[in-house]
Amino acid sequence: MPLRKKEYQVHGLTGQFCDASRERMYRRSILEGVSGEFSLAVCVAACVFGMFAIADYYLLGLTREFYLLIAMRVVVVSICLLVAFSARRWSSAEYRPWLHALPLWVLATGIILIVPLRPESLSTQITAVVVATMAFYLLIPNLLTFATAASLYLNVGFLVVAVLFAGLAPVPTLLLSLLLIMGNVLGFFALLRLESLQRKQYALLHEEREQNRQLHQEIAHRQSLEDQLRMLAERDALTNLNNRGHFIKVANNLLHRAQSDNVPFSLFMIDVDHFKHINDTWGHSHGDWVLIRIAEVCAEAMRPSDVIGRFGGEEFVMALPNTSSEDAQRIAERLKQRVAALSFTDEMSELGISVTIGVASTNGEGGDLEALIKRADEMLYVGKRAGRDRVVVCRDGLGDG
Ligand SMILES: Nc1nc2c(ncn2[C@@H]2O[C@H](COP(=O)(O)OP(=O)(O)OP(=O)(O)O)[C@@H](O)[C@H]2O)c(=O)[nH]1
Repeated sequence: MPLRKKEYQVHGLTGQFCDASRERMYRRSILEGVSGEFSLAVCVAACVFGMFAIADYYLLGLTREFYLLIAMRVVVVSICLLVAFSARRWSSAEYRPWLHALPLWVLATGIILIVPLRPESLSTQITAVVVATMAFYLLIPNLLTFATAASLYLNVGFLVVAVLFAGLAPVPTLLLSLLLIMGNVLGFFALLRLESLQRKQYALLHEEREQNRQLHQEIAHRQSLEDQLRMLAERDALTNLNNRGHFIKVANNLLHRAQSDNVPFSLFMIDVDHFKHINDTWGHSHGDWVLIRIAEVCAEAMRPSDVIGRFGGEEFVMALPNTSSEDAQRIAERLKQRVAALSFTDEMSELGISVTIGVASTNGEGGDLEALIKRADEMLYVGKRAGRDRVVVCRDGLGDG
């Protein structure tokens, strides 16, 4: 997958992100994983360097040069081990490239110092320098620039002391230089490739995460839009109760469950009395306000298992699962009283509100919601004709028509 953003571009010669802040982020992200590898690699390099004390003994015996070499090896190994163990405790905020590169400089100095003390074993040391150069680039994790600087220091330093102390002739010096250049070129390009690949992989992962985050945001946005749409489709805008369609859907499910559980189910049709008069006297907006207050009273009066909706105009409908005809009558009476007790402020203070409630119940027998609504509606109109402000309960079952 090609990387789109400029901030992910990797420099062709350093193998680092061109964007400095991106590079810092990358290094912080890898430091924890790399510090373990770094410590192990430095320990291994220090042990290998220390191990050559055996060669010193066999080549020099217990001479002054041997003791000097031993002292130098102890110093180099100690510094390396110290850096290796403290690297484990560095947090991501403490990344110091110079400190990471320190073991390379110390080891390089150690290798260079062997030449004046053991000049006769130069050929072995040449092999050691080539191996150390590769190890600087590839074994001990470091930035390419720091690994290159330390390797050049090792190679140039070694050449100089080899000429000065081991009397290396011009032609072998040239050949050795070519060999060391080859080692450096190989190490440089191998590490450059590795650094670039690692950063490209990091960038891909980062981009993927960013896209995932955007996707999640988009999903959340769509979900909230869907919720809003559902709300609009299910709710009555004025009272925020269920609208007629949604009420019928939910009440139907409740009725079917009541029928399968063989428990009673009741339904109220609630109509505000003389509502036209309220509109005509105080205006439509005050009429709206009255409807909202009545809706609140109904919603407060119902149990969690009940469902309420606005059926249209000044008419409300309420479904009460697990409620017998007798209980429904008591609940309806209480609801009627609570509506009557509603008080309004200022100009509407003398307004007396009443509702008429038609109640129909089923005792778990068959019949559908439509029939129950029809029966409750009939009871409502019986109540209206009888003078309003009352509860009228249908006493016969659904099947009786
Ligand atoms: N303010 C307001 N009025 C509405 C709304 N929906 C319907 N109405 C009014 O409610 C009134 C209902 O009048 P009617 O059907 O004659 O009933 P009523 O005056 O309550 O008389 P009864 O029901 O017989 O007691 C009409 O004037 C409608 O315009 C609404 O959302 N807001």
